[in-house]
Parts: sequence; structure tokens; C-alpha cells
Amino acid sequence: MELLEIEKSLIKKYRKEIWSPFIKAIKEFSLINEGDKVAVAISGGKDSLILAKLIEELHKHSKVKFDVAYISMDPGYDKENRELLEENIKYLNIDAKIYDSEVFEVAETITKGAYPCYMCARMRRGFLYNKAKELGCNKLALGHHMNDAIETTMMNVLYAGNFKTMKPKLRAQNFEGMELIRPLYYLHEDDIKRWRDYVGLKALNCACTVTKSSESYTRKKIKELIADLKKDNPEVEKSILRSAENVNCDMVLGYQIKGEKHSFLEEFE
Ligand SMILES: Nc1ncnc2c1ncn2[C@@H]1O[C@H](COP(=O)(O)OP(=O)(O)OP(=O)(O)O)[C@@H](O)[C@H]1O
Repeated sequence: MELLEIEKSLIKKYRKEIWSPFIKAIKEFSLINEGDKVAVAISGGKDSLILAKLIEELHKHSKVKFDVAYISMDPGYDKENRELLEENIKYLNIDAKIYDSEVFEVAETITKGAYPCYMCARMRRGFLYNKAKELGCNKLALGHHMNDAIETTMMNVLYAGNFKTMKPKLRAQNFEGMELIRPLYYLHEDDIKRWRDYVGLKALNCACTVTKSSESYTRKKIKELIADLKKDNPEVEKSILRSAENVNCDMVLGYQIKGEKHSFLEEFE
């Protein structure tokens, strides 16, 4: 498909499903402001590729003036995935720079091959923050979407015994002045997939050379569970997402604020 057609599709054909929810999140959560310099992190997957194109469109048309740098980190992809990453960036004409790293190898060595995903994710995040800082950016944009937030909430409840969601923006703990933003917060994964297929993108899917898997077992189970629940209640995803906006602190046994634990008994005395 022609580049112009691809770009137009985001704003015209997919306006309701993609452009509008993107703008809604940008405005509602005040994600990008005048004078910001945003590093957009591109892994080569569908989510970060659509994110890059949306921010590019916003950059072209918005009255709010901001700067952008498109960054991609090769954690040690195999030849095929590296080529695919390059092809996708070229196909979408994104002005991105690819930085090499040894994240896959180091994560596998440190963890001795047992559950390397957590370490890999932390190292990837660290690398991206460092690069963003080096480039003078104050924001790092990631391609997490609504279903990521919903699944994360459910994974925490069902497997980790806590209630934590994924926020649309947060301050980086170890990088002063840096914020992490998630402009796809209101986008549904199914809509992103439809756009990917419409524009003929062969996005990277299973790029991990260590576990050879695109998503964890638990995330897969949660996806299946939500899909099953949705058959009876189409509102189930919305309800999970909303639950993080409506935590009733009068009806919980305990909670944490700034790392400090509290019990309902404190109020009871
Ligand atoms: N190697 C990388 N280089 C640049 N950015 C990355 C890289 N890996 C992850 N990211 C960023 O972190 C986000 C979340 O990473 P994750 O591995 O969970 O991606 P994902 O849900 O598969 O999304 P995508 O479809 O963009 O790969 C990505 O959307 C992207 O913005």
C-alpha cells in the first residue's frame, strides 16, 4: 500500500477506532505538552509501529509544538527479525534509528535461562530510558494498549495477589525529569490488528530468541479467560479497566501509598 494511503487510513478509515481514542488519551491524561521532546520506542511489533505513525501524524498537524525521536533497540534479534524490523520501519517511512544491544544474551546469562522475561523487560526499559535521556528527551512513549492494561490488572489479581494496573503515564524512578507515557491507552488490540492487516504490515511477533515465545503463559491464559467471559458479558473488559478508577478504600483490607503499607485497622481504632 502507498505510504500516503497508510497515513490517511489512521485519520480517515480508522478515525473512530484509532485516531479518536489516541487523541482522547493524549488530551485526557495530558501526555504531550508544548516543548516536550518525546522518544518513541519501536520494537517492530504492530503496537509500537502504529504508535510511531500516530505520533508522527500528531507532530505534523498539532498546534502544540513538540519534538520527537524514534528509537529502536535490537536486543539481539535473529537475522530474520532484524530484517523485518528494518523493513517495517522502511515500509512505514519512520525516521527511526536502531541501536544494538545484548539484552537477550545478558538476561539469559544473569538468570541462567530460568524466567529471563522479567530481567529482559527491565533491561529493555533501562536501555530505552538511557537512550531517551541521551537524546535530550523528557518523555518515553511505549506501545502498550488498553488490552495490555486490562490483562495486567487481571494477572496481578489472579497470580500476584495484588491490585495494580498499568497507568497511562508515570514518572521514571531512576531518571529524573523523565516520564513514561502510553498514548495507546484507549486503543483496542483487535482494532490495531485490523489496521495492521489493512495496511499489509508483517509486524514482528515472536522475536524473542531466548524463550521463543511472544507472550507469557499467564498472559495467554488471561487472554483466554477474558475472551470466554466476554461471550456472556461484552462489557467485561471495560469493567476491569474501570475497576482501577473506582477503588473503594473504605472496603479494602490493606493498601500501599508511596511504598508504605497500611491496614484498614488503622482507621478502625
Ligand atoms: N527492542 C525494543 N526497542 C524499542 N522499543 C521497545 C523494544 N521492546 C519493547 N519496546 C517498547 O515497549 C513496548 C512494550 O513492549 P512489549 O514487548 O510488551 O511489546 P508488545 O506488547 O509486543 O508491543 P509491540 O507490538 O510494539 O512489540 C513496545 O510497544 C515498545 O514501545
